[in-house]
Amino acid sequence: MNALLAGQASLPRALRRRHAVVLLGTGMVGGAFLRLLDTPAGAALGLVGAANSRHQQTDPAGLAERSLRERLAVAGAARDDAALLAALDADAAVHKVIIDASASAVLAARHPAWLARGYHVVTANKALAGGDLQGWHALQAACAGHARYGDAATVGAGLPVLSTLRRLHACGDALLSLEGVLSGSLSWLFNRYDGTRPFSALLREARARGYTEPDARADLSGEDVARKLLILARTAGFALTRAAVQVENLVPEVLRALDTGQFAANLEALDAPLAARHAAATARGAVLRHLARIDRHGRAQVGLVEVAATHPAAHLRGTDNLFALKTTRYRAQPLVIQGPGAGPEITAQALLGDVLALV
Ligand SMILES: NC(=O)C1=CN([C@@H]2O[C@H](COP(=O)(O)OP(=O)(O)OC[C@H]3O[C@@H](n4cnc5c(N)ncnc54)[C@H](OP(=O)(O)O)[C@@H]3O)[C@@H](O)[C@H]2O)C=CC1
Ligand SMILES: N[C@@H](CC=O)C(=O)O
Repeated sequence: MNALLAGQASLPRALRRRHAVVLLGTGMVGGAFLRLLDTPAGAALGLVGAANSRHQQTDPAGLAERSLRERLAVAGAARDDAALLAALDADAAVHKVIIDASASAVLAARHPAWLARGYHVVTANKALAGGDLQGWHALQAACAGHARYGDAATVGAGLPVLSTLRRLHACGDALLSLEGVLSGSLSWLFNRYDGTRPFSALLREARARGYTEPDARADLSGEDVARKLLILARTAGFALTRAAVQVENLVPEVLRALDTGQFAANLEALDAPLAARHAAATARGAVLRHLARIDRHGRAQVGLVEVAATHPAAHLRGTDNLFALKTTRYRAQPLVIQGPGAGPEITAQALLGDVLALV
């Protein structure tokens, strides 16, 4: 192996493999990313390490196994970032990339240090950019160096919304308001929920499809949407904090303190309150949609809203997200971005796209 690596290092830059990759998280999104590596688009990437929360693998033969994800679930070396970074260091690829497909705030807090050491970071994990402002500023400082931060998967699961906001911001086109549906799982749930099937049954299906967060309370509490709204607002130049966002929590008190397993076993506690909200909306000729809003003063809200059948959010399908941006130059008519906003495959594709965009 060392001879092989040394051989590659001695090749001219143009002939060297371009991307060496470490994957953190082999769940719904990480698993889909591993499958993408077996496609022609993923073939340019060399996986040199992979980890879940307990185990990791850096041995090339093990990494090549199709059952890598299943094997890591039961076996592997103990988790140790240093060994994963060493595997990246040992590779002669042009770009050394850490992909964070976890929801771990502990891992997210390490992104600035990894960037400062020259590793590119590509992430589906919103915990840093959507966390406290101090973390956001640390990230911006680390991004001023050579290493790049790929965050397309963090909002809209890869829809071109952050890239659009960045272009507008760079052109001096200020955000006046943003309104939309920022959660793929809540979009799917409320697009489907017509009172005939219990909400809890739909929620179980949404988790099985890979739309929800690892703990679906992160979606239902509005916190995952709040993180996305913070990322959008900060990208548009607002120094917004979580405390400034009004967030409606749809998780009944009785479910809030349970551990993840107990929560999953007691989802039926969601049914009666949401059935009542649905019946009240229907009686008024409206539908329920989960909306997020921010105005030019940075006033921000997230929650479940009754909208008329004519509202654009009433026409969404599947996991559609909707972003209606009003800016100084898109003022009369908003700039609208719409499309599927959750799911392992599209999210993994957003990660791959960010890796391949490294030049
Ligand atoms: N699902 C979607 O549609 C989208 C998801 N995302 C984001 O993608 C991320 C992953 O979501 P999803 O795949 O659904 O979640 P899963 O729960 O299915 O997977 C999370 C993975 O992260 C691993 N993990 C946790 N902590 C660590 C750690 N310290 N080191 C290495 N791995 C760790 C878990 O390990 P273990 O298996 O041991 O628990 C698991 O393999 C989340 O941040 C989510 O917000 C973003 C856009 C869309
Ligand atoms: N749980 C999230 C997944 C993507 O970030 C959502 O429902 O939108």
